This record gives sequence, C-alpha cells and structure tokens, in this order.
Amino acid sequence: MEISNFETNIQAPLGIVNLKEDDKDVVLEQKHAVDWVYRGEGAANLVLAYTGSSHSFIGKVMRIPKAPRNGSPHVRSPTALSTQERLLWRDVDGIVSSPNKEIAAQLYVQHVMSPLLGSEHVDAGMRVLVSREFLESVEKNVICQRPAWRVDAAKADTDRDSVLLLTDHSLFPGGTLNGKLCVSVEIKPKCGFLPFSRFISERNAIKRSITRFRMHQALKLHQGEISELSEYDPIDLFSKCKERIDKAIISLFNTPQNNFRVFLNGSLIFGALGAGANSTSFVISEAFEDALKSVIWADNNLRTKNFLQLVSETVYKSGVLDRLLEIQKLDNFDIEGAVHAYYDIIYESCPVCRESGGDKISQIYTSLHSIPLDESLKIVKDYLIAATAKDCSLIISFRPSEDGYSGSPYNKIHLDATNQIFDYKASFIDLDLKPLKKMEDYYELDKKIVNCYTRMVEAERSIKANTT
Ligand SMILES: O=P(O)(O)O[C@@H]1[C@@H](OP(=O)(O)O)[C@H](OP(=O)(O)O)[C@H](O)[C@H](OP(=O)(O)O)[C@H]1OP(=O)(O)O
Ligand SMILES: Nc1ncnc2c1ncn2[C@@H]1O[C@H](COP(=O)(O)OP(=O)(O)OP(=O)(O)O)[C@@H](O)[C@H]1O
Ligand SMILES: [Zn+2]
Repeated sequence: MEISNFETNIQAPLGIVNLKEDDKDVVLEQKHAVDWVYRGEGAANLVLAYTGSSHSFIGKVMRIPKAPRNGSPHVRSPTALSTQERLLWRDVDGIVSSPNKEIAAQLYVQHVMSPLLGSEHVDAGMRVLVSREFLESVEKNVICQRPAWRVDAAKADTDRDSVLLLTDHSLFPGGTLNGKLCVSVEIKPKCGFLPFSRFISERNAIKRSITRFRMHQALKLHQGEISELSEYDPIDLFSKCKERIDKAIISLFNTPQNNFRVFLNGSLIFGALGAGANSTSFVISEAFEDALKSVIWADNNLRTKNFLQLVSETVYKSGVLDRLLEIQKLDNFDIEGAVHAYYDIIYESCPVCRESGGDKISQIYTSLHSIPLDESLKIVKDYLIAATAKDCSLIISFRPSEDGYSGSPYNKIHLDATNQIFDYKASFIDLDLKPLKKMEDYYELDKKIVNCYTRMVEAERSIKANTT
C-alpha cells in the first residue's frame, strides 16, 4: 500500500532517525491503521505488527507507549529527564537534550544497552511520525484483543507525534526462505543470580539463597496476580550447565506465566499475549504439539520435547545469556546498599538510615553517605542498568536451514533427535531505561517480597509441625 510523504518541521534529535521515503519523513495516518495488528503488550507499551505490503514496514513492529487511565499507578511523565537523571546519564550522547522520555530511552538503548549486550542482539529502532487519528484508530482496532485488566489500567497514548518502529523478531530477518517457516521463542528470564552484597541485612539473609523470582512468586500468589507458583528458577537458565538449562526450559513450558511464549510466523502458538498464562494443561500441550507439525520432523508426542531441546541447546551453545548475566551483576550493592546512594544524589536525607535509628549495624549504611557524589552516581547508574537487564526479554527465532552448514550468515544449530539444522538469531527486547524515582519502589518491593516469602515459609513450617 502507498504511504504518503509529508514535509514536516518536526526534527529528530541527535542520534535519532525518523523513517523517511524519498528523503521526506513518512507520516502514518488513519487510513494506514488497518495494516497494524495486535502483537502484545507489557505494563508500559502496546506492540503492533505490520500486515500490509509497504516495504518500509514489512518485518517491523510498532511500540506505542501507554497512558494510564484514571487511578492507575503507572504515571507517565511527558517531560524529559529530571535534573538528577540528566546528571546520572550525562555521558550518554544526546540524552541531556532529549525532548521527552521516549527519545531518551531510545538513546539509552543505542548508547548503553546495545554496546553492553552486543549490537547484533539489539535493535534500538527508528521513529516514525504518526497522526493522532492513526493512534486513535489502532487503539480502537486492537482493544478487543487486549487482556481486560490491561485495558482498564491503560490505553495507547494518542498524545504524541511519533512512535518506535522495531525489527519484528518473531519473523526471520529478510523473510522466510521459499515460504519456509520461522518459529520463535520469547523468554523473560528475570534475575539470574543470588545477590552477594555485604549491604544485605541479616533479617533479609534469605535473599542470598533463594532467587528474587522465586520469592516474588509468593507475593504474586498472595496478591492474586498468579494462580500457581512457577516451576521456573532463573538460576537454572543462567547456570551454563546443560542439564539445568533443560530443566529451566521444561519448567517455563509447564508454567509459562509472562516468562515464555512461542510464535509461528508471527502468530502466537504458546503462552498468552499481553499477559501471563496459566499452567500448561493437557489440552494446551496437545494443541502446541500439533502446531509444531510443520517445524519439527518428529512423531506425535515427540515434537514438543524436541522443540524444547532445540531451545535449550541454543541457549547453552550460544552463550547469549552469559553477557546478560554480567550486566545484571552490575547490581553489586543490592537495593539495600544502592538506596542510600540514591538519597544522596537527590539531595534528600535518607529515610532508611533515619528509621534504623543509628544502631551499630546501620553504620555500614552511614558509610555510604560519605562517599563522593561521583561514586554515588555510579552505584545508582549501575543499579538501573542492571534493572533493565533483569526485566528485558530474549527472542530466539529459528528457521530450517536451506543450505546445511554453509551459505547463510546466521548461526546454526543441529537438533540431533530429528537431524535438522536451523538458522537462528537471538535478540533482546524491552531494554527500557528505568526512571530514577523507581529506586524508592524497588526498596519497598524488596522488603515486601522478603516479608511475604518468609511468612509463607513459616506458615508451611507450622502446618507441617501440626500434622506430624
Ligand atoms: O519488579 P518486577 O520484577 O516485578 O518487574 C516488573 C515486571 O513484572 P514481572 O515480575 O516481570 O511480571 C513488569 O511486567 P508485567 O507488567 O508484570 O508484565 C514490568 O516489566 C515492570 O517494568 P516497567 O514498570 O514496565 O518498566 C517491571 O518492573 P521493574 O522492576 O523492571 O522496574
Ligand atoms: N521487536 C519485537 N519483535 C517481536 N515481538 C515484540 C517486539 N517487541 C515487543 N514484542 C512483543 O510485544 C510484547 C510487549 O513488548 P514489551 O515487552 O516491549 O512491552 P513493555 O510494556 O515494555 O513490557 P514490560 O511490562 O516488561 O515493561 C513482548 O512481550 C513481545 O511479545
Ligand atoms: Zn541511608
């Protein structure tokens, strides 16, 4: 379909590229909305996939920031970074002068996360200009596919003139060969290590032996966010040990929540769009086994097993999570240490130290308040980069290889059980810059998670004692 070009006086800031055709900015209008379909969403963004025939958009998704409806806690600030955030990220090219948070976030992906993760695994995207009517129209078109609770919480923010255009990682780059298929798996791995900081207080010592993800499950269950505890433990997925990675992938399949999805040529075949999925039932697993027919050449009842093996083997051999883990480990003070540095950089007296009443243990925290500002800035900056790495997702897309081990520039993986060779590509998505203000929420949530988990363990212990 034809996309009209408009001369426009909206300038893209330094380092940010607007989509252009014939040297003019492309502007999407109401009539183009029909080509965009619902692909998914998280707390902050609505993601749409392109189904039209314009070469500029084939193989792309559009990421539209959401605006909260009344009463939602997810408040969007339309202004750019705060003074302290500008100080924190001042080394990032162009970020200090970025006109809004979305542009700042894009520069952050480009200049911070991409170099850390490897540019071959990251697409920072480009901006495309959109009219309000386009945004209103796509918002209306996809509303019935969105989870009801997401609709209640927020809507597409129609009050902006550009959105982000990204590579659609659920399709193979350059399309599928000779109509062959692309199967892709999306994993939200969460934090893959046990914290080791000396700033973790004795009463929270449990954090050193149980992963944040597993403890958070207890809180999510208690708050009714999930109906069953996940079998998954990130520590297995990041272990670099094949057997433990196998275990993690099988657990993700059994209890996918919002941590595991599979797409076939861009259509969801496993997991839930825009939300978490319940534990995998017999009916769901049968349907998935069937959906894999065209991808895995194995007898019925063996396709899922072989597919999960393919995923596990790829995670193991590619080492793609090793780098992610190193970035997550930039959080080496833990929130119990980093929160003190945070209050120093926002020039507020530290409520955490105030509440602990100057006891002996709290001296270790007081020491954090006497370090130079640059060191405090580094602690918080590293903490926030690690927070991005703990919340992003990995998409691995597979395509049956046309030419065995030669030819295409993509990585190859051999599935021994079926003697199939696949090209694969691994990409990270959702590498958003976390707002500085979130440090306060992180500290509160950390306390809540530990308390809830501790109470759950105690309750289990007393039930056990009463029944024996
Ligand atoms: O705090 P967590 O670990 O629950 O992570 C939040 C995620 O929850 P999860 O536990 O993965 O379901 C949460 O995901 P959902 O909305 O639950 O799908 C968001 O990713 C949130 O990030 P942001 O506020 O959109 O920037 C995430 O917040 P951050 O902690 O990454 O800031
Ligand atoms: N580049 C992409 N290619 C394919 N699918 C994508 C891409 N980006 C996002 N998606 C899909 O859209 C969903 C939501 O995207 P994303 O995670 O960026 O939203 P978010 O609101 O930032 O999430 P969060 O709640 O974690 O902050 C993803 O789970 C994924 O299924
Ligand atoms: Zn303090």
